[in-house]
Amino acid sequence: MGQRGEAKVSFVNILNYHRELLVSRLRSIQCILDNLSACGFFCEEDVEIIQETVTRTDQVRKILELLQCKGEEACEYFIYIIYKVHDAYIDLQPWLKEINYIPRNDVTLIKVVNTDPISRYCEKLRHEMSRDTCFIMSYGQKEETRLEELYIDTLMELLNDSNESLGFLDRLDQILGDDGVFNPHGETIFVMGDAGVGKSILLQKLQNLWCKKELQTDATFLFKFRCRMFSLFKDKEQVSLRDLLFKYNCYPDHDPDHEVFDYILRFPKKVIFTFDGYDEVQEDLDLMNVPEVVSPEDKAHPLQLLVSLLCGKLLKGSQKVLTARTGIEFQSRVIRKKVVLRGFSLAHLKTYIDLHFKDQKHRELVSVQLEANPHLCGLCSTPLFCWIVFKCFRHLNTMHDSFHLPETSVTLTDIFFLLSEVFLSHSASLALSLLRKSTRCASETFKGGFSTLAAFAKLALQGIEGGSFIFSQEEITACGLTEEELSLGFLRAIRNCDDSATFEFLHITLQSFLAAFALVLNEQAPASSILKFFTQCSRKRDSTCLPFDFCIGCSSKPSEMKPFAANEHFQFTNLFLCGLLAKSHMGLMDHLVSPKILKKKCAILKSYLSTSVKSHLHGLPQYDSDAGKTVHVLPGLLWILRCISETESKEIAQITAKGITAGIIKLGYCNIFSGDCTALNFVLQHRQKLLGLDMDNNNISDYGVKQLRLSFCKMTVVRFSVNNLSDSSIEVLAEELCKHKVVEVLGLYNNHITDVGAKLVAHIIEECPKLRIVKIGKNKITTVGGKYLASAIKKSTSIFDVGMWGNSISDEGAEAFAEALRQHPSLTNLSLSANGITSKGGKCLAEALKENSVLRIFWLVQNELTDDVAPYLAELVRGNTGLSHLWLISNQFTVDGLRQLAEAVAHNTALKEICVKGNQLSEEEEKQFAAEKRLRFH
Ligand SMILES: Nc1ncnc2c1ncn2[C@@H]1O[C@H](COP(=O)(O)OP(=O)(O)OP(=O)(O)O)[C@@H](O)[C@H]1O
Repeated sequence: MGQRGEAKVSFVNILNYHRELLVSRLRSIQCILDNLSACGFFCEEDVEIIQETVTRTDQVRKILELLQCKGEEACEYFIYIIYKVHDAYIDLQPWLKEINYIPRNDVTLIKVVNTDPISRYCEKLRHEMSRDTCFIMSYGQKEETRLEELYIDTLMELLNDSNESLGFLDRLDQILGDDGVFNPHGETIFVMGDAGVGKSILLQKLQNLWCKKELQTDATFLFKFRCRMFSLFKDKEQVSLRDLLFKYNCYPDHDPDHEVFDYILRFPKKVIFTFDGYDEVQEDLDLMNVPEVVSPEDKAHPLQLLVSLLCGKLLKGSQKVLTARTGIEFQSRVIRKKVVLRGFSLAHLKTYIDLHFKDQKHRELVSVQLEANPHLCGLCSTPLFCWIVFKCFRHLNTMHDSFHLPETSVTLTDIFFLLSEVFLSHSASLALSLLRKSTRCASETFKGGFSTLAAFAKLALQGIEGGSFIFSQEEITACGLTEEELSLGFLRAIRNCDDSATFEFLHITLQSFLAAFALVLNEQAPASSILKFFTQCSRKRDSTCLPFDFCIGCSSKPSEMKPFAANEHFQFTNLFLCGLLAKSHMGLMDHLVSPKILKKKCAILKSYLSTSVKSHLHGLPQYDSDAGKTVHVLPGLLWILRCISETESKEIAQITAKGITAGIIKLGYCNIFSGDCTALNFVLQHRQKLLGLDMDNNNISDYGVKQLRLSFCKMTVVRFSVNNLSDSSIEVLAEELCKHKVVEVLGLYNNHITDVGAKLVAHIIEECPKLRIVKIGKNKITTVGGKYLASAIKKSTSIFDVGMWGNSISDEGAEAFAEALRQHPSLTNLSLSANGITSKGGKCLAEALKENSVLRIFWLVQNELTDDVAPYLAELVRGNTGLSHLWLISNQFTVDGLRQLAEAVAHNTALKEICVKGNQLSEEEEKQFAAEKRLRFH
């Protein structure tokens, strides 16, 4: 057909032949009529005749009849309209394929205008969303930044069902793709991350890409929602799905037959939903037992609609991207894949500096200052904090020639102090005095802006207490805030669908900071009321950790409140309270609060924290592990550690360090980021005894390791597996561990260590006489690194367990390990699995092992061993008395090779099993071997 067709095709005949199909599938009749009449194929009368016909099918019949009378050209143009307005005639696209339609040149010269409601709605949605998503929020409402000027992809890690890493995404649009899908039946892509790590911005970018048609998807519609709006409805309020979609996005124009909604119902796969901030839903949806809505026509409470959409009961097949703070659980059976945002890497930080500072002088200054301060770098790995620091730097550097980023231990409170200082200095009265570049005096700024600060603090506290994060103009005025103060930057306006003005704090962490400020500033309430949110947190967490109710002056009636599903805003308020009452801020706070009251509040806080930490440590679960008595730290304690560090109180740090009675603390899967390592280091520095630290599966990154530098002198166990570490971390470890030589266990599995890092680990093995266990699997170590490690292991007389799984040391590396194994005195467990070892390397290993009676467990899983190596392994098996387990799963042995091994096993009673599953055997052959009970297949 079409221009390449040989014989002349009759379009009249085609329409005639496929008449019934067209009658049943053609919709969007108006668009057909508009185009046929615009091009003169139909006259006004034709259109009237068709419009007078009542049913859609009759209308189509009429159109086809008329077209056939008008002849070939009209029929061809009709098909061309269906071809051009693809979305509106989606049902007929397979038919076009079936008839092999390719438009001829002549017809393509005739214009087709898309007047279809679906396409028009799609355009409208794209247009409105593009307007809403092209700027990043900024302080000072006049100062906005374009998303594309400042957005960079951050670290996006894929997790499996059990929260184990599946690697990182390279680009944002992969988020909708198949990478990392562990549940193909689930439809919700769950994006997690800490406060300020960039979840909302990620969705904003996704929406913006969709608007610009730059997202790899064929979705016709994208609807965006903020989860917290679902909680704003009254209990009895009910809406329809149609209203929910259109009211909170935009309504279709000229759609008398509701074709848009009809299309959404018929093609849910063409719809993407983004739901931001599931943690902000003020109800526990799992517990709420929300009745599911199954019919799209039913009205229901918006929360019911939300749950039904997420679970696929409504619009099954639509794609959903849901974000939430880390730690928030969501029904795993509906999750398709999980992505956790890990913030900025060092490379991201460099790019972000370049984007942020146009001026080369500033770029260099910031880079140098950050490099000198790993803790600040750690905080800046959270994009929100990074943005605040950079904004403040730019502002204060312009105002005051000599402004530098804080040099020593900068805390989160310091960052929010800076931000508040910048906001307050925007105030007209203050700005006047600061117009001339002058020496910076933060206390003057705070004193000058005291009433403004107090009013914002009051508003923030009211919000935190009442579980409300959106403020009306009336509430703002009631706190004494003026129009001018509103534009300082603390608050930003939210566009409501009814165009009423409401506001929210720039970020909820800022609200927490200001709420903490209010607690400190309030001289009327009993001093003990500063602890009210600590009590909230412990109530939520665990009733056994509640020995402190007695000291709370005024109860905030938690049962009447509806806290967010997460209570992080309370935790942040507590954290900032500790920061504001820290010694380093006393000088400033003394200008704002009566020193007597301040002193009293400090004493109450310290007393609370020391009692709290004791009680927490006392209640922690302890168990005996291979490495000694281990205590498993709970997330609640992590927040206390953060608070202690923020108070900078050595006294409480000492109490904490002393209170850890176990030899090892386990902080696995606690979502620890680099900034937390400062808190840990602060406490651990006060510990006298040795201690093991198991922090596997967190996100401490290189900055975190640098922060822990002073604590390595007492660390017997260093477990930092799955923590995004590069060689620069290993440099710090090598320096410190080799200096103090107390380390016994080194876990570095699944990081980004290359041969450079492997050489440093080899150095640690050589230098640390107590080192027994080294796990360095799943890194980027090649033959070169493998040789360094093997040579170090050869010299060590303490090493006992080495895990090298998932590197690529290949045969040459295996040969080096063979040399190390020959007569090794201590190594009992070695994994060289998944290292690209062929039979050549296998032979060397088998030969060397003949001279070793110490190695008990040997892993050679997922290599490329063939039957060639079988005789050597068989000989080894016959003669070796030490080996108890040999793992040969997923190699390339056939029946012949395995038979030799099976016969050898029969001669060795010490060898408990050889596991050979996943080699080249048929099921039948596997069964036969298994029956003989010589080899294991599971
Ligand atoms: N990928 C990014 N590129 C550039 N800037 C970013 C990025 N991600 C976050 N930011 C900066 O950090 C700020 C906070 O990010 P965002 O609001 O998306 O965090 P969040 O994870 O949604 O936080 P919360 O859980 O508290 O809502 C943004 O306004 C922006 O200034």
